[in-house]
Amino acid sequence: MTKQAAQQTLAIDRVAALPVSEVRDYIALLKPGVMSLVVFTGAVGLLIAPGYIHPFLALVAIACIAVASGAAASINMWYDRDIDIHMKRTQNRPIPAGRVPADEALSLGIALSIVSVTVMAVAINFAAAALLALSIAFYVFVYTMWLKRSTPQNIVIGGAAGAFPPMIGWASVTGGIDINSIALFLIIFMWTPPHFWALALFRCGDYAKVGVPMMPVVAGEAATKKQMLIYTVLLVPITLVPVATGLLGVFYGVTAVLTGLWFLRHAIRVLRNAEEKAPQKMFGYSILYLFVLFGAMVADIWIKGYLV
Ligand code: HEM
Ligand SMILES: CC(C)=CCC/C(C)=C/CC/C(C)=C/COP(=O)(O)OP(=O)(O)O
Repeated sequence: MTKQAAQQTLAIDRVAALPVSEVRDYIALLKPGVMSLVVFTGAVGLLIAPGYIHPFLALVAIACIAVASGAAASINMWYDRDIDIHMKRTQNRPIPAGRVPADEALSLGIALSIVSVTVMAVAINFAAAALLALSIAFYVFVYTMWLKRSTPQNIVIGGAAGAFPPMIGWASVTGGIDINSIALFLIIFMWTPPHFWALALFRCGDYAKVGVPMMPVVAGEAATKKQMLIYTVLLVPITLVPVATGLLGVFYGVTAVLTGLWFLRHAIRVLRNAEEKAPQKMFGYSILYLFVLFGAMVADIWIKGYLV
């Protein structure tokens, strides 16, 4: 960090103590948009896992995933306040905009982390609590504090944090891990690079400005687009693993192939520079894709249950 940037960071810490923070600022710290998909994939892991969990405990487990995701996001916002203030997309966040004091975001993140992991351990089981703690630690320490500012592979490795929620939901029911929950993990793991690099392609300038070595900044646009295509090609067969294991059936299989081919089409259009807004469109589709894919998993199980 330059001396000027460091002074600006100190200034945020001081100025932030002045204005009255509103509830919506604290909600923004939890990155509710990202949380919605994290909760959705976690809930799907819980719903399709074999076994029984009392509906109240299911809600408790899902709430713990939501709170942990928000906790990790709040600590991420605290740590990244020095760079967020310089990026257009992030400069209006509660800390850089001076609406929430930085140390409050840190305290909130730590408190929510402890609460979510403890409740998961006491009310659900040890495996789910351990995976929850691991995903918080991965996002905060491995991704945010270590890899994000040091390697263009940051989101490939660090992205594992966001891939844990369905495994956590699954473990809440079964108390363990198996090939199907690993498949759910791998789906999100392979999805993350095309999801994020699509955004990084049109936000490249922002990251370059603050010295974050995102792939398009370091390797260039063409190399990033090739890698996005590779991950998308790998993703489609992985989405079919739950069909191969017999967990899911035809409805999910057909949905996975069709939505996967459409994702591939986006990746090819991005690679070929088919239109200026191709990366924006691929980023938007990536989110819809994951919602539909995981939604189809639950629908498949319901359809099977109805037919039997
Ligand atoms: C290291 C991995 C990831 C990175 C670096 C990343 C990065 C981002 C960024 C920068 C945005 C734009 C947010 C904004 O406009 O301020 C975004 C949006 C989004 N991401 Fe990701 N993401 C990752 C993984 C995930 C995962 C695992 C999920 C959920 C399963 C997810 C769900 C979403 C959703 C739903 C949005 C749109 C909502 C929003 O903009 O707030 N992301 N992501
Ligand atoms: C259960 C649990 C703890 C889940 C949380 C894991 C999770 C949602 C990880 C996703 C990672 C993510 C949204 C990174 C955003 O990148 P960034 O922080 O670099 O983005 P920014 O530039 O917008 O700050």
